[in-house]
Amino acid sequence: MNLKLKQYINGVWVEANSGNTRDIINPFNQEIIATVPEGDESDAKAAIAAARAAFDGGEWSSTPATERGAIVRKIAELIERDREELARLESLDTGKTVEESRGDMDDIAGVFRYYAELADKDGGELIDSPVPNSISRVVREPVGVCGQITPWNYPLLQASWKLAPALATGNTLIMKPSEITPLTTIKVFELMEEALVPAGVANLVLGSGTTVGAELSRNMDVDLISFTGGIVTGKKIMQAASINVKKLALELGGKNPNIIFADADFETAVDQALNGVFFHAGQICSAGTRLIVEESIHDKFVDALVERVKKFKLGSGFDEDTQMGPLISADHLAKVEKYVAAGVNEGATLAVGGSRPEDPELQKGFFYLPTIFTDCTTDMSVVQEEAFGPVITVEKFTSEEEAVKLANDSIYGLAGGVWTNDIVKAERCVRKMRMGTVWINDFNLYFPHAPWGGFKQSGIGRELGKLGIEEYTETKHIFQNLTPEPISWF
Ligand SMILES: NC(=O)c1ccc[n+]([C@@H]2O[C@H](COP(=O)([O-])OP(=O)(O)OC[C@H]3O[C@@H](n4cnc5c(N)ncnc54)[C@H](O)[C@@H]3O)[C@@H](O)[C@H]2O)c1
Ligand SMILES: C[N+](C)(C)CC=O
Repeated sequence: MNLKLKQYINGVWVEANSGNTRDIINPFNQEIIATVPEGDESDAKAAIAAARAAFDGGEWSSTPATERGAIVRKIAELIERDREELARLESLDTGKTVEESRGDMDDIAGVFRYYAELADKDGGELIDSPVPNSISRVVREPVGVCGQITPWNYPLLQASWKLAPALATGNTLIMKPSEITPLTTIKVFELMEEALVPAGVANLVLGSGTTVGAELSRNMDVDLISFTGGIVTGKKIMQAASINVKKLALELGGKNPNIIFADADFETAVDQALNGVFFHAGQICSAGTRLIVEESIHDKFVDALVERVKKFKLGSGFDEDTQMGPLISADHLAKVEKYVAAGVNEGATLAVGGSRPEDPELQKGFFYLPTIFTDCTTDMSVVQEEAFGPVITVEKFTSEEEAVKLANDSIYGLAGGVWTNDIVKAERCVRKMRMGTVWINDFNLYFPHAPWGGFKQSGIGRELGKLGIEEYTETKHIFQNLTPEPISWF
């Protein structure tokens, strides 16, 4: 299989201006699965010009919100129709299990449906004006031309959180998916064309971050940049976006604590602690990689984790019994290896894993064994830095205050969890935890209705929920004097 795919600019499927291409690799066996155009600054500029003209033409932003909502709903229906094809494509591209990709596709269709419903629900607000004989109202209008940049771990899911609200509110956009996982995003642009999104409204440019992404971030004709990815890139984008004071939405990394109290249901906490990290081989922004375990159950808890981890089945995402697929790339595998080596050097104890698997069947893929470090302290880089791989660090605590203090000891503030049967204690903890999402007796759950985003250096703004659509609007106050007359001051 070697799909030949294109970019989508101003309603036309095109090659890159330069004629350059990039091979897309299956991380399970390094086979080429697709060849796509490798766009650069000139392709990005063409797409920005198309999006600018489409926005300034006013046709899309003045289309009744109900009609825009109907188009967004149609996209959801088409995703549901092509669910299996999309799920298989996502698994080929990322290595995640097909079962997981099917779940992603359901979530993605749900996001388009959610924003389709919200499209015509904000009719503005009437203010009780303090000025006699006047009308004061607040309306929300689209921001304009939106640059959207996504990562490789949840390629289409992260794209859907940006595409659906931007379209529903009448913006025009240029999407740049990760250069290593563009396949499902390309496919959804085909579906958006089928759903009759007008030419120029939604544009797709493929290519690297330093060319296409940087152009979107600094271009004066882009009004908003919405980025999901790593903290280092996020800071560069923030700097570039200052050139014309673009609206900015940043969904960055996490180093997420998961606090386990001794009174939690033991088996459930073990099971969910594993799920909270090793799903998609730990390549999840909200993975609960920092386990913070009450001292009285620490040893028993670690033993239970290790026993289960040793039985994990690594393999192809297309095999039904596979629990964990490969990492995304050779570069990323090297990064995880470096991170684990740093943990060993800093004095953490390797309880399990810590290397590539020896299974001959896995040698062509970018596999890494599920890994658990114990004897960890917050000053270690393994506890502070995002590995974005299948690695858990375990810290101990003896009091509730200490647990919360450890949990908050991070530059990140994306997500965190608390496991206990004492609901009052749980409430006390989560109110003190400095994170955008906190779970009590759960982990890694998200749905379209609730906002998602980070405190501290995990980001700016929110996706999903009502806040996720507000990101794509400007607020305008309209004041009308019903009995104008001279003021006679001058
Ligand atoms: N907060 C969230 O919801 C969330 C969700 C998914 C992933 N993430 C984070 O994403 C990261 C992993 O993804 P990644 O490795 O693809 O991140 P990354 O920052 O390397 O790349 C993300 C995107 O940015 C582009 N990019 C790179 N350099 C750029 C530049 N100078 N200007 C503009 N764009 C540029 C890339 O091409 C890619 O499309 C992790 O840190 C993870 O936590 C966060
Ligand atoms: C936001 N989420 C959890 C879907 C993917 C994070 O990497």
